[in-house]
Amino acid sequence: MSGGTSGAKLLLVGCGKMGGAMLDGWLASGVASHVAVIERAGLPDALVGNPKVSAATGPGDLPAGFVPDVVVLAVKPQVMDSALPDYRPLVGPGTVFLSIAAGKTIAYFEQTLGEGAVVVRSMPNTPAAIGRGMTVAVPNARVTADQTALCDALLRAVGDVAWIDDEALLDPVTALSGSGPAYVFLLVEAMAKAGEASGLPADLAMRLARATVSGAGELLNQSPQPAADLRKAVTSPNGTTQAALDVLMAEDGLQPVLTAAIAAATRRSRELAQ
Ligand SMILES: NC(=O)C1=CN([C@@H]2O[C@H](COP(=O)(O)OP(=O)(O)OC[C@H]3O[C@@H](n4cnc5c(N)ncnc54)[C@H](O)[C@@H]3O)[C@@H](O)[C@H]2O)C=CC1
Ligand SMILES: O=C(O)[C@@H]1CCC=N1
Repeated sequence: MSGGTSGAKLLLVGCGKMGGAMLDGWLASGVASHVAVIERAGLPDALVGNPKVSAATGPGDLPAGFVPDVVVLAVKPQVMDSALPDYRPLVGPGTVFLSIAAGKTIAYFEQTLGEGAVVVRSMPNTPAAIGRGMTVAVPNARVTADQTALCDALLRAVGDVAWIDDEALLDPVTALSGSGPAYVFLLVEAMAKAGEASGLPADLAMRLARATVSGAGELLNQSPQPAADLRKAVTSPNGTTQAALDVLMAEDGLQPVLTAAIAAATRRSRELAQ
């Protein structure tokens, strides 16, 4: 690694929703000395002129002498097959390939890039855009302690990080925390619709649903109490919350729906690996 955990040289492949959010975090935290970006749609306008960022059309178009400490792979899994072979010339002990792609396994990267590839497979989520992401990461056998520390710093620049050894867990991780923000946004939509069905005007219902979910999320974030205790604190015996929870916590309530949803996403993550 050329620059310690501050001042690393990065190559970002794919600067869309996730890659762009992570890049913003690296620039704000100072973890990167320079980020070369390969993005099919071109460098986002906000980054043009940033002295720490340069655009490249492909791995053969990097600034002279630029050997990245980390190549962050942030293209869609379906794009990876055609894009990844071009990056074989960058494989070496000093360069980590850090993937955020759903379903793409360490074995896949080792097969496509070559056995010598240093690989970290990870799964972040979109709250990374406000520094509140949750990422789970797994290293392959070639990742050194310094490289783990560097990848940890990159991922920590956009939120919390958990390192695991069992790669198989990344499928349910993807289903829970990777896709999870979408479930929460759907909850807001569903609560607003339910409020409307109970007589609220649409705009007030959406305002209340949004404020309630984001406020409850922040309370959960700041409180040391378990989620179940925070739930009980809202619930008066025989009150309104209890009436709703009798529906939501029934045998055919929220739990079986969420269990089925997360099982479906876990299956899909496994399918993407085929
Ligand atoms: N959106 C999400 O919530 C999460 C996404 N991911 C993973 O992140 C990856 C990216 O997803 P998003 O950011 O949502 O997609 P996106 O579509 O917003 O970003 C992908 C970017 O890659 C660019 N691109 C396409 N082909 C390219 C190529 N050959 N070279 C360079 N750039 C190319 C596209 O123009 C696009 O800007 C996916 O693999 C996904 O599984 C992981 C966690 C959460
Ligand atoms: O939907 C997807 O496949 C990606 C992975 C996790 C979140 N979005």
